[in-house]
Amino acid sequence: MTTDTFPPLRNDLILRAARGEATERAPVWVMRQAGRYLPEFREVRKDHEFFEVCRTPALATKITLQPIQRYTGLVDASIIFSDILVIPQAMGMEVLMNPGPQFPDPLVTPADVSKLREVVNVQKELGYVFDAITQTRNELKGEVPLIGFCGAPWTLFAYMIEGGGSKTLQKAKTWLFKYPEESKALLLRIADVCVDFLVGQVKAGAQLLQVFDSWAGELSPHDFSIFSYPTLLHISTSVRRRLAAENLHSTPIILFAKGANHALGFLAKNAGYDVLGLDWMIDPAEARRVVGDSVALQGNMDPNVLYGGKDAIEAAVKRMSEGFREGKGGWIANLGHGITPGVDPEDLRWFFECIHKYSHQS
Ligand SMILES: Cc1c2[nH]c(c1CCC(=O)O)Cc1[nH]c(c(CCC(=O)O)c1C)Cc1[nH]c(c(CCC(=O)O)c1C)Cc1[nH]c(c(C)c1CCC(=O)O)C2
Repeated sequence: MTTDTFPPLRNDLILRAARGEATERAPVWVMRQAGRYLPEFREVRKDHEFFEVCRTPALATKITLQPIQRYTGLVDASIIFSDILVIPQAMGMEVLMNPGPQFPDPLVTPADVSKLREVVNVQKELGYVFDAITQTRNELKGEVPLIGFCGAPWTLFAYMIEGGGSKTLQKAKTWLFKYPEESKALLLRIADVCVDFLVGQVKAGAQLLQVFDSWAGELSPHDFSIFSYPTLLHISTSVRRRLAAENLHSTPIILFAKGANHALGFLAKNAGYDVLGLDWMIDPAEARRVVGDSVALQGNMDPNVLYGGKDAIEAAVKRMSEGFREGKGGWIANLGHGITPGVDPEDLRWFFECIHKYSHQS
């Protein structure tokens, strides 16, 4: 084990829950917790483009810390401010954000893969994320752990081919079904970059990792097992092997495969992740029954409950807490997807307070 030089950690609740311990209360954070619902975030964004913020460690650090400062003592993890689309950029693609992601030159046919960098030097291309992580770890002063992340290969592949968001993923699916071998090869190429990127984030100071497969639910169970699952397994095994080989702490890894609840039992047994993130389409107690006590669970309140007012939030948190506490195993409280821009920050505060109140282990 390496001993690092960062300030000592004062709140390890999320690390214990991720390792499967039933904690005295559930640790809580929310996806996109540093985002547009915060006036202090919008203030920084007035003067800086989205990817400029990602590429400037001082700005990324400042924004990562915003929810930690606003909700001191209520939130149990920070997540580095960045985006899943920095990997396509590192592979040589141009990505704009206006206001959603847009690729001026997406991959149209497999011949376009030759436009990607053959060898991706992650340190060179994404060293700014590593610098932001190191700076954030220092400025957190051990208050809460710092989460690093990447997009899953299938979700990134879909963006690289669609050229942005899409309702049907028709272009990405054309690739899967017309060029399955070329698709698998590209998916594995992306996965290798993910591995380097995640290992680099741990070296830089990330204490937990999350892989976002936001579009997993667009695939049938069969296609998920053919096109996404092998890359997710490749990432978990390779990251763990590399961390062990380099004598680094074995960091818990969270997989958020949105919409792939059909695969929960299989993923719990086989995918090699410590925590499975859940969207809100599955009942907490049912999810716990399906996975047994082999993994911790994270989630899963519908983010739109935050628009329902304090009573609705309290009732949903109480119900969710009872569900997750039915079985054994760790639980990290979160939303079932990212918080959206219209939420009143005081309603998020209330969500955190309700988690503190209702998630106690009896
Ligand atoms: C699919 C995806 C993306 N990015 C991400 C995903 C996976 C999670 C998910 O499914 O939501 C992940 C992401 N994006 C961002 C983070 C930072 C950490 C966090 O607070 O969670 C993380 C973890 C910042 C961001 N990434 C983005 C913003 C808002 C952009 C802005 O400031 O104008 C933030 C705070 C932009 C972004 N980035 C992306 C989209 C589709 C958009 C635009 C639409 C939207 O805002 O939801 C791609």
